[in-house]
Amino acid sequence: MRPYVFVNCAMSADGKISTIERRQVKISGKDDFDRVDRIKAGTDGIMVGIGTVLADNPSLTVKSADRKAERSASGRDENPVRIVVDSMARTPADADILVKGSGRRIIAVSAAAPADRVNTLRNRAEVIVLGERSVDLTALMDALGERGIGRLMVEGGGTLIWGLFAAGLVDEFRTYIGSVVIGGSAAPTPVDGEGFFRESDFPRLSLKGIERIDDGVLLTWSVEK
Ligand SMILES: NC(=O)c1ccc[n+]([C@@H]2O[C@H](COP(=O)([O-])OP(=O)(O)OC[C@H]3O[C@@H](n4cnc5c(N)ncnc54)[C@H](O)[C@@H]3O)[C@@H](O)[C@H]2O)c1
Ligand SMILES: Nc1nc(=O)c(N)c(NC[C@H](O)[C@H](O)[C@H](O)COP(=O)(O)O)[nH]1
Repeated sequence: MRPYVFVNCAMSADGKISTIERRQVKISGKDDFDRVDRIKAGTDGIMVGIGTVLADNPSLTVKSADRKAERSASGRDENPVRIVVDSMARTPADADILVKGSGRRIIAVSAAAPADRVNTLRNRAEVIVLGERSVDLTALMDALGERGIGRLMVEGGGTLIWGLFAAGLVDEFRTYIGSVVIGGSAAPTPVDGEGFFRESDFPRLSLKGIERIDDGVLLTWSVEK
């Protein structure tokens, strides 16, 4: 069975998730980062695209000692399984996601990924090859389900989130809107990629929650199937 997939991302008041140079910016405040840590601690897996690894070098670890202890006490790893979608196996061998914290890592690559880079990554993570030139996200979800991942959090970026929406794989979409303006017509947004052309293809959402956090607002949408 495929995991329940929820996307969580933070955008500026003008709908950007980073600067035009793809430089990471703090959009969330302290309470929102704590919320992110709480939901991360409650998931089986957490996924990002290679663009996010190269831009932000996230570790995707659970930060709170209490939450890590709680996970360990229930027989789980301190961190959810960390997953990178990386068609050409560009994840650096010293990326924080590979070297920081304990727990499993999965790197999903395509058949076009150079063998030497794939072999290097195999020393640090489970590498799954799916798709010809880009990763087949539907097959990846099936593979994650087979590995026992029931709840999957996706942190971005916009290209990966687009791919997931385009494949009809998103169940829930959570956007935190922070009190900052970033601007730039080419700055990344929560959903980038090619975009949908026909209105009939737009994923339809249903608003499930509105919450004020820090000086911004969290919107929780479910995706109608
Ligand atoms: N504010 C936030 O919440 C937040 C969260 C994460 C990332 N970001 C920002 O997002 C930016 C990075 O986003 P991005 O769009 O460049 O990269 P991304 O993280 O979305 O990764 C995209 C990559 O995923 C891989 N991929 C493989 N198969 C795919 C498929 N079928 N569909 C889609 N992608 C596939 C490709 O190699 C592609 O280049 C950075 O600037 C980062 O700071 C912001
Ligand atoms: N929720 C959220 N608010 C933000 O303001 C912001 N810039 C991100 N960005 C996501 C980023 O790509 C990383 O996922 C996190 O920063 C976690 O990374 P760490 O585990 O702390 O290394 N996410």
